[in-house]
Amino acid sequence: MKKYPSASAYKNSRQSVVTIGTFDGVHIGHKAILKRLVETAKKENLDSVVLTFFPHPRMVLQQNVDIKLINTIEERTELLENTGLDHLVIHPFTHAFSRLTALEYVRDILVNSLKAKKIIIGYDHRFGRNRNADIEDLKEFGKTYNFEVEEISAKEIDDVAVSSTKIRKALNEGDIETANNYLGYNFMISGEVVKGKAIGRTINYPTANLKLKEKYKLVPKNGVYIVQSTIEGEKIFGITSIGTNPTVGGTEKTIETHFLNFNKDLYGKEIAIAFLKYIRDEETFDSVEILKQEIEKDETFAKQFLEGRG
Ligand SMILES: Cc1cc2nc3c(=O)[nH]c(=O)nc-3n(C[C@H](O)[C@H](O)[C@H](O)COP(=O)(O)O)c2cc1C
Ligand SMILES: Nc1ncnc2c1ncn2[C@@H]1O[C@H](COP(=O)(O)OP(=O)(O)O)[C@@H](O)[C@H]1O
Repeated sequence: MKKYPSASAYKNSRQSVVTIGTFDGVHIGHKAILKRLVETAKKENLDSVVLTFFPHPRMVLQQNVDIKLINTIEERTELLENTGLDHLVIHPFTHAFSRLTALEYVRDILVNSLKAKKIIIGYDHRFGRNRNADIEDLKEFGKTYNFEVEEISAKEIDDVAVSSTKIRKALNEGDIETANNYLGYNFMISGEVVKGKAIGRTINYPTANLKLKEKYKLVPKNGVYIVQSTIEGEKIFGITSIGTNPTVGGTEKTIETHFLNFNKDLYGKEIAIAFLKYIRDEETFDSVEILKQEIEKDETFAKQFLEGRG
């Protein structure tokens, strides 16, 4: 697993305003907080710092937990860096780190390493060993260590009505439109194109089979979707099937995309597909011939949808 430098490696010359969180998805609710962070930093002549953790705390603390995340750490990094912040600190979440007391964490990480002058944080944020300190404790520490705490209230969070949990639920139900609206961008997955059973080309629907890099990446519910990709700088569209391919006796889950009006070798290439729309559930058809007819219908549907978008 990729290693990131710890917070102590960051030596800010200036004092900072810090916000802390997992930020899975970097959705429109997160963006509102990040905008506030960046604006506060400018106004108060501070550096803006986001402190996030990797791996996800639940992956470390609960063994064998089957957690799926909206973003890989690479995606999360890119999304966060695009918000205009000064420093992104991806602190390694280890057992040792989880055992720091609230005082040690505040003193060593927030104050000494990140030079926090202000901390912008949700009303329900908890921290320190066993998560036993809360925002009131943080305000008390602020008196000792001379930083201010700016609380994001329950009402402010409720008004946005977006959460990573809601987005994961929408993706698990195939509700791409809701997920994309909450994210503020199109949900995507990426990976290397690998060999499949080579049946696709025999029915005139070759499909690029994606191998995910991270087992923690959330994959939308099994079914057929309209997707968009960029290959060698060119924007192309496709129809993606997620599932076990029961019609051809498959048992393993695959993610395969037939790109429209495209005919190139993709084996070994890294590609990303962004999900635009759900078409239908995966089905077991009586023959490969019927499967082919159904895929033709999916293709027609996708083309009409894409034309309709202009
Ligand atoms: C748009 C699309 C829809 C598909 N829908 C189904 C389906 O409903 N049921 C199914 O068993 N397989 C479905 N497939 C998967 C095909 O079974 C699979 O692409 C074919 O077996 C080729 O596999 P290969 O890449 O291993 O050669 C679909 C594939 C595409 C591209
Ligand atoms: N329009 C296209 N969409 C997807 N893959 C294509 C397309 N045209 C050519 N290919 C190539 O064909 C391969 C898929 O062919 P297929 O017969 O389904 O084999 P496999 O079972 O190995 O995926 C892709 O990995 C890619 O290299």
